[in-house]
Amino acid sequence: MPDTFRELRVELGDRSYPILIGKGLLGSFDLTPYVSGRTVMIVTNTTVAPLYLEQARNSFPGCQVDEVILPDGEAFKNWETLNLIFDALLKNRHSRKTTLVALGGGVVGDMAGFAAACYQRGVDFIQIPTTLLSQVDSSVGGKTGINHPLGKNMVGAFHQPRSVLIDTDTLQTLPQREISAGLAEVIKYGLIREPDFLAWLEGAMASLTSLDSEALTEAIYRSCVCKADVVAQDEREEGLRAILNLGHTFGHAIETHAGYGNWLHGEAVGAGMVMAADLSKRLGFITDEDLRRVKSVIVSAGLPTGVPDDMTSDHFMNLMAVDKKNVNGQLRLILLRSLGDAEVTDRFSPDALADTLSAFCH
Ligand SMILES: NC(=O)c1ccc[n+]([C@@H]2O[C@H](COP(=O)([O-])OP(=O)(O)OC[C@H]3O[C@@H](n4cnc5c(N)ncnc54)[C@H](O)[C@@H]3O)[C@@H](O)[C@H]2O)c1
Ligand SMILES: O=C(O)C(=O)C[C@@H](O)[C@H](O)[C@H](O)COP(=O)(O)O
Ligand SMILES: [Zn+2]
Repeated sequence: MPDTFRELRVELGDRSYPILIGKGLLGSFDLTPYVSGRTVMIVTNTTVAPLYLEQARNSFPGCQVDEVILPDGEAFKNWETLNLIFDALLKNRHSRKTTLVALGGGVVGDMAGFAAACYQRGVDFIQIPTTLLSQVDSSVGGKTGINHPLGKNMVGAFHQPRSVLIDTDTLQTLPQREISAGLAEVIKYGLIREPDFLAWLEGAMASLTSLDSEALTEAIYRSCVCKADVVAQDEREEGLRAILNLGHTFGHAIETHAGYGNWLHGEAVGAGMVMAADLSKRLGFITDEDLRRVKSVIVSAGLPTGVPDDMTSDHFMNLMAVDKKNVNGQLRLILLRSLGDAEVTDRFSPDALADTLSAFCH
């Protein structure tokens, strides 16, 4: 067992769980204390399996370890792929005491978690996130699910993992574009709640994009602390948790419009956060200088600040009409009150929103 790793907890009463962060944990950290029976089903994909599956198996000594290897990509986050997990569980006669293990990025994590929430009405699962985005965000908090062609993450469940194991070494094989995508969610924490972290990120961005291990570990740790605290206060998004959706109302519209291809989730969220900041400025919440800072940190992370060429204001309005935060048909958005302070609100003028959309759409 490696002796240097950082640990924090998501405090949810009897469903509390640890997040373990460090180098070289995969395969050497014994995860059997988080396995209720003796069977494990590792859910991974065609890209991650050749890189990390054998190592992951070593984290479950003494267990029967089966695997299911899914096709790779956001476009496969759907019913058909989810069914492959149930097929594998039944073919291998996994019972209610089995533990699913998500080994991969957020797509694998969301699907494995949803399968765990549903299989035989609910079994345990463990998150082993291998992308920056999944290490700082999707592996923590228990949102699981799949996409629908008409809306992102529209079918799912809240189901918390038993533990989260983050091996920061896995980031060394991640393409640069995926590092940038992960940084969008990291920046999000700075913008919604952590002004000091935002300032730190502005200074550390070059180290982060060049995969400096110390800087990445710090960013992952601080992101997980922020997410764990928000989730502990509002597990089911009845209030506060919605701030984790900064940029997502616009971003999800972009992803759905793009057919869950071309645009990565983090890229869409990056552009969406600039749009949310633009609207916040039009409403007089933040200053021109604040908006400049938001754009600048997004650009420095290698993320887009514009929207797809073929997207119109009507596309946005139609896609945002099914957003899960809406109440009685009223759009609710996460806006910035200042850099480091966000709120969910339906109190914005439709004209200001229309102005933001026209400023971004062609
Ligand atoms: N549940 C939540 O709270 C939550 C939060 C944020 C995002 N999400 C969801 O997460 C998804 C995005 O996750 P993502 O950005 O991890 O994308 P992803 O899961 O598609 O992974 C990105 C790519 O990296 C590959 N990959 C994974 N690990 C690798 C490694 N170590 N080395 C090389 N390649 C590797 C994957 O196979 C994939 O091709 C979206 O579906 C989004 O909706 C969920
Ligand atoms: O954990 C949350 O809560 C989030 O909103 C985190 C987001 O980064 C993530 O993309 C999440 O999947 C969005 O959830 P949704 O409910 O808006 O689909
Ligand atoms: Zn997100």
